[in-house]
Amino acid sequence: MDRDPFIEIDHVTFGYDSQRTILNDVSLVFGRGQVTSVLGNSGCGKTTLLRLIGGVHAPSSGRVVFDGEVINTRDKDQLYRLRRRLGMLFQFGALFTDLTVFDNVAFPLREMTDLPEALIRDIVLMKLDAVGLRGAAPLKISEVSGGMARRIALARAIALDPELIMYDEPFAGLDLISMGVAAKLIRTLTDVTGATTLLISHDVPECMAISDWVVLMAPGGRIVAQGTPKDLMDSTDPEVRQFVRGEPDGPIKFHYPAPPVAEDFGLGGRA
Ligand SMILES: Nc1ncnc2c1ncn2[C@@H]1O[C@H](COP(=O)(O)OP(=O)(O)OP(=O)(O)O)[C@@H](O)[C@H]1O
Repeated sequence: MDRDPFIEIDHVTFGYDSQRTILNDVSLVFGRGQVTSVLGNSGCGKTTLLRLIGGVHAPSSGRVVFDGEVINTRDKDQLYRLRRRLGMLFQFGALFTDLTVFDNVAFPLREMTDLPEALIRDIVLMKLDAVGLRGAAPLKISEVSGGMARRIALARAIALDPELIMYDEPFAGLDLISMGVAAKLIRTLTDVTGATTLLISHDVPECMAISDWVVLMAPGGRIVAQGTPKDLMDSTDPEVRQFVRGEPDGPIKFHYPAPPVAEDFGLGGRA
């Protein structure tokens, strides 16, 4: 598959402290205008990867390249410029509960632009329409459901027409129908806006359904496999099969490494 790089992770190593490396020599490409999902068990470093792309942290070695520009976290002007091109939707994307749906979506436009209010109104209604919630504009956030809140956060994330949209667990806590709606919406918005979309999630079927490219990550940022959803679904590698099919037994262990049970419960000397 043709993949024109929009984001490049080039031999990136990173740890929050010197004791523990979270990402170890990771190299990945996120294709322009594509939906790429990064799947992997809890704690393997997916959110950390998004933070590096957002310029929140700097890698200890390697480069993060944003549309051809190496991100330098010490260059505040560059970060400001690049972040304006980025829409980020965090897990349970925090909305202002005392504001209306309309004002939540208008917030980034009012903060970041000098657009006249009449134009802001049109943009907000257009974005709300894109997520199917134009009619909910006057409601307070406290009056909407969890699934609706997620779509409102999405409308807010696309308010400034970002070229890159990053979603951190967009399906967490949604029922199956809302999950399907959210997944389809992510795909549609990517196609309509041409934005590059990066998604991290545990929900394998949703990611498989809407992604152009899927990356399977393991602790340390080890890339177990990557490819089209079909490549991964057809894989005969036991680790990939276990993950994409949700099989309980396989190379990925259920238990976090621990001392033997007998040792932890003080049963060692009784035999
Ligand atoms: N700010 C931080 N300071 C120190 N350690 C952190 C920090 N944020 C995350 N970590 C650690 O880094 C590791 C990777 O975390 P990260 O959130 O990137 O994983 P993840 O794959 O996104 O997990 P999940 O799917 O559970 O969200 C974890 O062991 C976590 O405890």
